[in-house]
Amino acid sequence: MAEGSTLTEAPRVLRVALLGGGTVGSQVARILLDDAEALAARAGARLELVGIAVRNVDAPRDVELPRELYTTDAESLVASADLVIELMGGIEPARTHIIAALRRGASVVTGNKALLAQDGATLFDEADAHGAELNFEAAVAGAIPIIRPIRESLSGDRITRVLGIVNGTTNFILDAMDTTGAQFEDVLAEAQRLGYAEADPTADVEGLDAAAKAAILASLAFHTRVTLEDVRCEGITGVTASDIAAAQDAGMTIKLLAIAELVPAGAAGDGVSVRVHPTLLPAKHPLAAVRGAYNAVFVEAENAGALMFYGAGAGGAPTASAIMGDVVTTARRIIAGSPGRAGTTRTLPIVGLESVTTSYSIGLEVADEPGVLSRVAQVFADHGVSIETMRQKLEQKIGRGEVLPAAEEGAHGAGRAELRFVTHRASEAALAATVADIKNLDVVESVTSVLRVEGI
Ligand SMILES: NC(=O)c1ccc[n+]([C@@H]2O[C@H](COP(=O)([O-])OP(=O)(O)OC[C@H]3O[C@@H](n4cnc5c(N)ncnc54)[C@H](O)[C@@H]3O)[C@@H](O)[C@H]2O)c1
Ligand SMILES: N[C@@H](CCO)C(=O)O
Ligand code: NA
Repeated sequence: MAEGSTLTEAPRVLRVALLGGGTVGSQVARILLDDAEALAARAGARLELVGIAVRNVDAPRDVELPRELYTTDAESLVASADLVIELMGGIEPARTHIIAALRRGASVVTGNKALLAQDGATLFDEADAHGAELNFEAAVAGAIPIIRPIRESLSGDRITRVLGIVNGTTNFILDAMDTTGAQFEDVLAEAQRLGYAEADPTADVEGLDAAAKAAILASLAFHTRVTLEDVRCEGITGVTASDIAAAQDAGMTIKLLAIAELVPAGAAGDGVSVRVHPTLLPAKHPLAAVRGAYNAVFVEAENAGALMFYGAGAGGAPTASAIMGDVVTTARRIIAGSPGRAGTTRTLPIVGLESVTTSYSIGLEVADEPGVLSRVAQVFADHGVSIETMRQKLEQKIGRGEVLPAAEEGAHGAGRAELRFVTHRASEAALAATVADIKNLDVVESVTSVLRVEGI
C-alpha cells in the first residue's frame, strides 16, 4: 500500500464494458449488479458496469436489467472502459473491439473460442505489446476451470496429453444413442426439440466447436501456437446405432474426443498432434462416465499423473461463472499493476495423423463361409497391423492369441456375418492400406465402420 494510504481510502472503481447481452452476457450483467459488494471486496475495486452493447436495444430479454445500460455503440463503450468483457461471439466485429481495447491498455475477458482458435496469436501479441491481459476461461468447457489449471497450476509440469469431451451437444446425442439405441438423425431431432442442440447444429455435430477448443487447449498445454487449421476434425454424423451397439457388446462407449498430444517428430524432438473424432473408450475409462451434455477434460502430466476436470460445459449461468472468475482475477492484476500472462515460449511442429499411432476398431460385413476369417486376418498381417481382439456377431469371440476353430468358422454356412476387429496401435497409413485391401476381398461385402480407440 502506498505511503499515507489507509484502509478507509475510497475504493477504486474499474469501468467494465460488456459486449453482448445474450445467453451468457445477460447472466454476467446480473452477477455484476447483484453481487457488486462481494465482487468489490474480492477484486479490490468496485466493478462498475458502464454499458451492454447489443444488436437491438429493444429485443425481448429473459433477464431484467436497467434499460439505460443497453447501447448499440460498442465502440464508445470500449473507448471508455478499463476492462472489456466480450460475449458477442463470432469473428467480426468482436476481433476489432478486442484489439481496440487492448491497444488502449484495457484488459479483456472473452468466451469466444472461434476467434481465439482462428486468430488468438494476434490478440495475445496485442495484449503483450500494450501491457494488457486477455483471459478466456469460458472459451473451453464453459464453467469447468481448465484454462487456469493448465496455464498456472500445471505450469511447472510437462503435460503430455489432453483428452477432452468439450462439446455438450454431441455428448448429449451420443449418450442418448447409447441409452436408447436410436439413430443419429432421430436423436438430433429430439435434442433440437429439447433445446440441447441448435437449429443449425453444424458447428457442433461436425466437430468444429470441439476443434476450436482443442486448438486452444493444445496451445496452452504445450506452450506453442496451434490454430483451428492444424486440427484434424471429424464429427459424429457418421456414427450409427450399429456402431454404438457393437461398442456396447465390446464393453465400450463412443465419445467425441478432442485429443492433443506430444508426439515424437524425428530429429526435431517433440511435435504436436491435435485431432477431434468419434472415439471408442472402454466403459471403465473416467471419460466414459461423462453423460448427457456434461463436459470433462482428462489431462496427463509427467509429474501430476492423470487429472480429470468435470462439469457444465455451457449454459448462461455456468459460463458466466467462468467469465466472472476471469473478471475478478483480471481486476486484481489491474489494481496491482502487473499483467500476469505467461506467453508462448516455443513453436513445435504440427504432426499429421499419418505419423500418429492409435488403436482402431473395424467393422466388416462378410460372406459367412469357411476361410473368410483367415483371408481377412492375412490382410492385417500383410500391413503389419496387429489384431488385439476379433468378435463375430453370435457372440463368437477371439481373444488375444486365440484362434477360432475351423469347424466353428464354417458352422453357419452361406449368408452374412458381421466381424469387428480391434487392432493394437497402428499408423493411419497402415490402417488405411489395410482397409483398402480388405474392401477388395471378394468375400467382404462392406466395411461398415472404422473408429479410433483410446484408453485400452
Ligand atoms: N452459450 C453458452 O453456453 C456458451 C458457452 C461457452 C462460451 N460461449 C461463448 O460466449 C459468447 C456469447 O455466447 P452467447 O450464447 O451468450 O451468444 P448469444 O447469441 O446469446 O448473445 C450474443 C449477444 O451479442 C450481441 N451481438 C452480437 N453481434 C453483435 C454486434 N455486431 N454488435 C452488437 N452486439 C452484438 C447480441 O445482440 C447478443 O446480445 C460466444 O463467443 C460463445 O461461443 C457461450
Ligand atoms: N455448442 C457448445 C456450447 C459451448 O461452447 C456445446 O454444445 O458444448
Ligand atoms: Na472453462
